[in-house]
Amino acid sequence: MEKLTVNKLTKKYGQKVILDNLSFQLAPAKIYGLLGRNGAGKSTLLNLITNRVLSTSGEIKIGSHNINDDDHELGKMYLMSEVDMYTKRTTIKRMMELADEAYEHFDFKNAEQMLTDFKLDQNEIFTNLSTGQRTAAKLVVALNVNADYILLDEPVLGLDANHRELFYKELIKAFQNKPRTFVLSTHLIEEIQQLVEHVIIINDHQIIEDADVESLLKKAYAISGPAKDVDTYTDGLNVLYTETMGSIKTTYVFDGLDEQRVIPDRVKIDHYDLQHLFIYLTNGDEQHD
Ligand SMILES: Nc1ncnc2c1ncn2[C@@H]1O[C@H](COP(=O)(O)OP(=O)(O)OP(=O)(O)O)[C@@H](O)[C@H]1O
Repeated sequence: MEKLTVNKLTKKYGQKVILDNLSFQLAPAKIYGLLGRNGAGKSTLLNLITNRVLSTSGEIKIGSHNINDDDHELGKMYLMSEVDMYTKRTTIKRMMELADEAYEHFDFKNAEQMLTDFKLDQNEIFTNLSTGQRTAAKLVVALNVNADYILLDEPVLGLDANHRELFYKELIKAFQNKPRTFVLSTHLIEEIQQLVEHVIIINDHQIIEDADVESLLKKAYAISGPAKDVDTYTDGLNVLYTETMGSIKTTYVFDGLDEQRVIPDRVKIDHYDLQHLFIYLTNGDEQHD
């Protein structure tokens, strides 16, 4: 497997800039989270990577090969998207056969087990399924298709809590059995925090974070205590958000804390999670006191 490189990628619809000069890489055998608020351009990006939508400028390569109209390179990627492209006669069985015809070596055995677990019958017609069942059927295809890069756009859309758990377990199993790169574009950040190794966050048409989750969370500190002490301690640090309850202030910092910084007695330091980091990074001025 080779790296996928996105270089200076821009997408405009008419005069409207959707994605502005994005550059990043996807490494082999890694699970990524692609995060962004509604309308940030996540689906557009996944469609661009898989050549379903044409870019305005920039390039996408796997190794040294440009993916543009190169069926061999495009065959290394699979996109499970929100858009359903199946006809009114397509059964789940046929969906799996189509994936096998396009990518070869589809894992029918594991797919059948997953169908049983999701309580789906492979003779059912895809368009007759409920929203959650459609997602489950698409996941059965996506997790058993033979591709190096598996891009999952809204992979838990409509899934109930039990089936989301099942999907997360199946994803880990699929990854362990055959390490490949998965990209999950989802709003359920809390649920994927443990699952994804690296996140790419899009905001205001650009990438604002492209980093391992561990390294991001290392800088996510909630510092609370008497307002004056908290302000003294956090002076000069990158503050994302503050809240005050009575005399207690909590300041959410996204920064390294150097050891020279003396912690006042009544100040408490905790970490906060990826979902909150995402909210504070992408909220603009909406939540600031
Ligand atoms: N074919 C199109 N023509 C014009 N604008 C489009 C088209 N497709 C998408 N857009 C616009 O591009 C922007 C990004 O849409 P996109 O679906 O990529 O966002 P998203 O991050 O996936 O959002 P969500 O989380 O709500 O699914 C939106 O403003 C959308 O209106």
